Amino acid sequence: MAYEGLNTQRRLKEKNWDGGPIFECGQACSCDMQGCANRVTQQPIDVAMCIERTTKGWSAKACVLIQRGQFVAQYAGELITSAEAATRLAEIDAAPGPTCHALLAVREFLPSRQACLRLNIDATRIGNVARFFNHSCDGGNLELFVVRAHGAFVPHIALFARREILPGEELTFSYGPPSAGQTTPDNQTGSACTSKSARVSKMNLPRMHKNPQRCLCGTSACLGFMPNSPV
Ligand SMILES: C[S@@+](CC[C@H](N)C(=O)[O-])C[C@H]1O[C@@H](n2cnc3c(N)ncnc32)[C@H](O)[C@@H]1O
Repeated sequence: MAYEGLNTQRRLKEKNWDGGPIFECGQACSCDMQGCANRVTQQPIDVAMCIERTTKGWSAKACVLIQRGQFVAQYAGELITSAEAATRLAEIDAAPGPTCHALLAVREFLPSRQACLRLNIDATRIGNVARFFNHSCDGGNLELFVVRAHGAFVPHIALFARREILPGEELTFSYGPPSAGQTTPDNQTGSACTSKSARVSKMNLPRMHKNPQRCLCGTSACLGFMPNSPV
């Protein structure tokens, strides 16, 4: 019998997302990848996108209409420890000139505000099209979810459309609040972390990053600096 997961696309269509994780079928289920409707984020990317040069470096744009609630892409990259993330950011800080990296730190908090998970995914050298999704202070048009596939030891990160996205629109999401910086455990997962009520926070620049980076999202909500830059 397939694992009973949540219907993510319906949740998003109903604007009923709460930062909680998505549960999908996985290797511990008897269903198969092609036939199971509860493996949305494990399917290949099915949205045509193009990559263009902008003031923010490279940016990804939709080439087709994307429906609200539609799965767009996993955030693929190297899964690294927080210590390795700190080392890599220190190297970026030390490098001369403008810096650009794609290290995403995602944290999950229980309703008690206790942190239960931290994932560091570095797409700077190895990744997929999601590494071209830039930050937008207004929340962007994509929403990030932690996905737990039944039987998988490590969750993965998936991005869905928060609203209908027109062809030509840049694909963006919020990298996190500008000053988030709580200390969280490194890959410390426990049974409580699988709670459906856990909440996600994310940031592209973990707190050890020293150089403030100007935000060029250009929205009316722009805060001037990228999330977690120590301004
Ligand atoms: C995940 S990558 C996105 C793709 C990136 N633009 C590139 O050329 O590879 C994150 C990096 O893009 C840049 N970036 C993303 N959003 C930005 C924004 N709103 N303003 C300025 N730079 C941004 C920053 O250099 C950040 O470290």
